[in-house]
Amino acid sequence: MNAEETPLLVVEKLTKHYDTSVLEDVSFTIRPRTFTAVLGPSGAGKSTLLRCILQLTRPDRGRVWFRDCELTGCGPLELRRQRSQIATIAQQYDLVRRRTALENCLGGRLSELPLWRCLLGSFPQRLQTEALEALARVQLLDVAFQRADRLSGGQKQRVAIARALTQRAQLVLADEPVASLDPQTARAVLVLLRSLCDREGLTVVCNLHQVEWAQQYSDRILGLRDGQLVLDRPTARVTESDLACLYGSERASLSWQKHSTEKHST
Ligand SMILES: Nc1ncnc2c1ncn2[C@@H]1O[C@H](COP(=O)(O)OP(=O)(O)OP(=O)(O)O)[C@@H](O)[C@H]1O
Repeated sequence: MNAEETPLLVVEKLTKHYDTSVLEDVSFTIRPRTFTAVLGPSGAGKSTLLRCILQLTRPDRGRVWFRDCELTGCGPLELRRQRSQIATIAQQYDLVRRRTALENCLGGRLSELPLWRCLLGSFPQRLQTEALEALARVQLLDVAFQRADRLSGGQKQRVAIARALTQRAQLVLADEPVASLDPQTARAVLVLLRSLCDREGLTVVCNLHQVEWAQQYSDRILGLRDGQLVLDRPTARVTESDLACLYGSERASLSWQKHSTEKHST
């Protein structure tokens, strides 16, 4: 088995209950350099899944491995070290609003700096250069010194992607990263994530509500319904009846049909 075939992430029988069952025996593996879309109706457990992978929410049962480390068995220090290789992108722009785009990117490397540098916001020149390069890669060099709260939604999400690059993350967990964006900007963000996956070897797991975009940009689709994994298939092999089963209606499949010839278009 070569390195490409070794899973980057393994999720085994992940289970989480609140008042009711939110995740039930969810198992899958994620290979490097792939873009996986997680689909499912509202409340299906998609966000909980990402939080359980990161151990921000502790699952009741099941195990998660990132590379060769079992995250579910990690203490706080090791978990922090492993999380430094995993970037997150949230729907509601999880940037520090009063910090510049550049400082937000540098935030992705705080874990490797001594406390005094973190407190003073004093970053070594080499890190600043890396962060500026990351901003250039997402075409945001011109706003590097602008505060995050003065950026548009699309720019904020591209800063979050630049932060992932600065962080040198291997895995990006994105929770509906385009839900707050207009369709054109949303596409631009997904195109960017897709291209980073293809060109820079990032691995992306992305919760989405738009099935047609999942088809266009992902290699593989996981479908959650009522906390259960009811679909796990290469995107090209997902059928209308899979989607009707996932959503319990024909609505998603109509949209799927309409976009079936546009895969990966920019
Ligand atoms: N901290 C919590 N305490 C209690 N219930 C919770 C908690 N977090 C999530 N839930 C419940 O778990 C279920 C799944 O929520 P989750 O946010 O994971 O779904 P989702 O698929 O991401 O939904 P959406 O697409 O609307 O964002 C929901 O019924 C939600 O109310």
